Amino acid sequence: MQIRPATGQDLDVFVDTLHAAFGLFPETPVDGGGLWWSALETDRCLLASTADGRPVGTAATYSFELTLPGGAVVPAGGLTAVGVLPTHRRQGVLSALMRQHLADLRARGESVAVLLSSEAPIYGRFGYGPATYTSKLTLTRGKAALAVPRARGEAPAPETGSVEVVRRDGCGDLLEEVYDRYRRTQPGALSRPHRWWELRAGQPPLSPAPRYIAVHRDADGAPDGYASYAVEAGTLTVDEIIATDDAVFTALVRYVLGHDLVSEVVLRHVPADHPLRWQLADFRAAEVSGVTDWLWVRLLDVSGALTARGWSVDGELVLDVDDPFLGEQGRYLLTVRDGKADCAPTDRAPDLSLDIRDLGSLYLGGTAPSTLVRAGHVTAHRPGAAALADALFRTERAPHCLHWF
Ligand SMILES: CC(=O)SCCNC(=O)CCNC(=O)[C@H](O)C(C)(C)COP(=O)(O)OP(=O)(O)OC[C@H]1O[C@@H](n2cnc3c(N)ncnc32)[C@H](O)[C@@H]1OP(=O)(O)O
Repeated sequence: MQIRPATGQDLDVFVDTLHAAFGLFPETPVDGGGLWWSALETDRCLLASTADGRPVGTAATYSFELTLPGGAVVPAGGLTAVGVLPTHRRQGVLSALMRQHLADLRARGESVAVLLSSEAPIYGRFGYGPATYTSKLTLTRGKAALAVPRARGEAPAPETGSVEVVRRDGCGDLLEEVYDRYRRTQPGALSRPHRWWELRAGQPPLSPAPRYIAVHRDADGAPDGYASYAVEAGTLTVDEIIATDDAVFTALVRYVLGHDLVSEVVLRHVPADHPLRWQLADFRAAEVSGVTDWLWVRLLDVSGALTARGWSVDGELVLDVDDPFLGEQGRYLLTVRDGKADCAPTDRAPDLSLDIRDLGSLYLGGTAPSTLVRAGHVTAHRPGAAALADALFRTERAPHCLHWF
C-alpha cells in the first residue's frame, strides 16, 4: 500500500472512493452537506492505493483556525473525508493515513488537530478526545414565553436593536462577516474559510438549501447576529443562531418564538451551558435532546498548545502525558500566572498521569479533569490534584463548535 498527496487530477477518484466507503452516491442532498467536496484543499488530500495503483482510502485536511480559551486564535488542521473501501477495511489503511496526516500537520507547525467523528470508537487510538459538546433544544411554542429578567442591581438594558427577515440568497457577505466576528470570541469555534461561503459548501446556511435568515442589527443598524431557519409542518427548525453577545441571542430566540403557525421551535446546536432554559418562564418548556460530542481535539505539541490558551486562575500542575500512537512520553510542569501559562519539561512527581487523548478532551475546558479521573481514564496521584486541575482548566463559558465539516 502507498500513501500519496492527491493532485487536482485525482479529485474525481478521491470523491468516488470516499462515497464508496460510505456507501453513498455523489448526489449528496444539499441539506446533508451542500457541495462539501468543492471546498476540499487538494494539496491537503491523501490517497491510499494498493501496490498496483488501485485507490482504496482517502483523508483530507481543511486549514481552519480554532479559538482557544482566552481568545487566542491558532491554526488547526481539520481532518475530514476519511474513508476506506469496504473490501480493504481492518488492514491498517486508516492507521497509515493517520500517521501521514499527523506528520504533515507537525511539518506545518500546527500544534492542534481537530475532527468530527462518524463513530466514537475510531479516533481515540490516534490521540483525539471529544472536546466540545452540543445539544438540541425543542421548545413547545405555547409554553415557551421568555420571562422578565430578574437580576438585582442594574435594570436590563432596553432592547434597541431590530430584526429583519431576508432570504438566504439576499444576504450577500453579511453572514460571513457576522460569523467571523462571533467565532473569534467563542472558544472551540472554527473559522469558516471564505471559500466555503463562496462555494456554498457545508450545511445550511452555507449550502444552497433555501432558508430564511433573521438578521439582528444594533441600534446603529450594524448586523450583530442572525438565525437561519426553515418552517415545515408546524415546526420551525433553526440551523444556527450566531450572536455576538447573549442579548442578541435572546432577541433572535424571541423572534423565532413569535413566528405564527408554528407549534414547535427546534434549536440545533445549543451549547451545553447555554442560559436560555433559565430565561424561560417555564423551565420545562425546553426539552434537551441529542446531547453529543462534536469537535474532537488532538494535541501535537503539548507545551506549545498549553501556553497558547488563556487561563483564569493561578496554579502549578505536573502532567505526565503518554502518546502511544506517536510513541512519545513527556512530563510537563504547567505554571499559570496572570492568565498565561509556562509549560516546561520536569522531573518532579506528577499530579496527573493521562493519555494524550484525555489532554485533548481537557484542552478547551469542556471536560472536567475530575470527570476523567472518576471515569478511570486519568490518574490523580495526590488528594486535591483533580480539584486543582478542574480549577485551572475551567473556562467561563463552555467551548462550543457548530461548524460541520
Ligand atoms: C474525520 C472523518 O472523516 S470521520 C469518517 C470516518 N469514515 C467512515 O466512517 C466511513 C466508513 N468506515 C471506513 O471507511 C473505515 O472503516 C474506517 C476509515 C473507519 C477505518 O478504516 P480501516 O482502514 O479499517 O482502519 P484500520 O485498519 O487502520 O484500523 C485501525 C484500528 O482501528 C479499529 N477501527 C477502525 N475502524 C473502527 C470502527 N469503525 N469502530 C471500531 N474500531 C475501529 C480497527 O479495529 C483497528 O484496531 P486494532 O489496531 O486494534 O486492530
